[in-house]
Amino acid sequence: MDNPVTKDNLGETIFSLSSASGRAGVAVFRLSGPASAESVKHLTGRSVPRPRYAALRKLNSQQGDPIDEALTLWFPGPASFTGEDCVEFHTHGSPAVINGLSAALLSLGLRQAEPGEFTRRAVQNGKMDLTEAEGLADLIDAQSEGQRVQALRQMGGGLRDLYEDWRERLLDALAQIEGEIDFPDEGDIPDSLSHGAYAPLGALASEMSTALEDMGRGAAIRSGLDIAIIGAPNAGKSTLINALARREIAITSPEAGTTRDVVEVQMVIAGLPVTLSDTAGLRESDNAIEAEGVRRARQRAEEAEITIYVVRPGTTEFEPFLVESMTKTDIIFLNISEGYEHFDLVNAPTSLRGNLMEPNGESGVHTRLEEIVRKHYSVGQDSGLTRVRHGDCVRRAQEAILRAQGQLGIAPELTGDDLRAALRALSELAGESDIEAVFDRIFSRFCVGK
Ligand SMILES: Nc1nc2c(ncn2[C@@H]2O[C@H](COP(=O)(O)OP(=O)(O)OP(=O)(O)O)[C@@H](O)[C@H]2O)c(=O)[nH]1
Ligand SMILES: [K+]
Ligand SMILES: [Mg+2]
Repeated sequence: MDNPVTKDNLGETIFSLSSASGRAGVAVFRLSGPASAESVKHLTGRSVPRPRYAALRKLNSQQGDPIDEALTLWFPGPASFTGEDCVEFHTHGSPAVINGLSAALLSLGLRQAEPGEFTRRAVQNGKMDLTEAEGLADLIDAQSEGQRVQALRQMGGGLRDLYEDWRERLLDALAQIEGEIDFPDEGDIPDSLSHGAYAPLGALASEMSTALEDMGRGAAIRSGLDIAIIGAPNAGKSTLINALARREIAITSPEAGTTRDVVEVQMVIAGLPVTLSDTAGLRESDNAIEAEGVRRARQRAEEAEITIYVVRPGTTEFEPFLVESMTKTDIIFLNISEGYEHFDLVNAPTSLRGNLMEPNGESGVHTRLEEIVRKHYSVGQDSGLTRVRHGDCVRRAQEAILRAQGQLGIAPELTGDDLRAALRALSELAGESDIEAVFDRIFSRFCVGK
């Protein structure tokens, strides 16, 4: 970013086209900053309308050339989205009007907003915390129902409620421990004070563990699930992906080793976007290209949230190691051809059966995928942590709490320092510590105008 907003240039008045660019019925411009009301006066020749009421006003350039007629809204700070004085102009959505108004605002000395700058100001002015701003960014990016619901919850303060509760309890523990520091000579009272903090700190640390363990769910909902199809050559992996996607995205043939590159398709399963990947058949190969394909196949399976192991009795040897590395969200699909109706896997978890040569032979796999997504990746069960950043902060808070717990009654000063470190980590989660680098990274991914 050329011109990142810092506390020093918060005073600048910014503007942006907040609706999508291009020809449209209506275009929405937003202004934020101290010169907002002044800009209305310049453009309309009149003072601002009544706060939060729409008024139809003619807009003219400084040279007096008409630009458009626009619904004009005035949101005086601090009761506005950014906390500053804000204005909205709803103009006609033609490129000529958009360019004309942009030029007029620039000539008044306003600056084009950076991506996410309105929201950044809202956070810096205490209108929302950073996790709520992230929820808002996720909502703008949401493509599926699951993502929308999760984003709305985070935007509504779901994660804030969680860490505020943690913070209160940390402050209670800190108060107990500081009692010990303040009254070191009063017999065994201080001792009982700090020991009283032992169990609450343990409970906090374990809640944080649970939230961290659950984080994969929230992150998967946010970014979509990866599902990998793997198995021996000719097991029917490509046939399966084509059936699930209902189109011919991968080449199938009787030749073992047909698929080499990873072939991906995007789908929505039970309301969640997923990326389904077909991979090379697993076998030892002297061919360098095929061997690379096999390496990529294994890597995909390792990274995937769900792995589907396709086994076709009668074709190639079944790799028992696959089953050993199975997780509870993996699926074994037995692709049963004629003559193998009674085949079953020994020492393997229950598997699904089907015949991919028959119509809807893949339907069992589809149903099972829906069940897994609903059971393990539905919104509402997740901890509220959806980003690596959240995990980092909570992990640091938890480590500091465990250190503090270990020193209770031994070194009260150190305990206090660790609890304060835990509080700082939670403040960072909230975005209160205002670390420019973190802000730059998060807000640069916003769209312009938000
Ligand atoms: N008889 C029979 N043929 C099948 C079945 N499933 C797939 N085939 C056929 O077996 C061949 C191999 O299927 P593919 O889907 O290419 O197998 P693959 O696992 O992708 O194979 P590679 O990419 O080579 O690892 C194709 O000719 C399919 O039409 C089945 O259930 N029964
Ligand atoms: K094949
Ligand atoms: Mg294949």
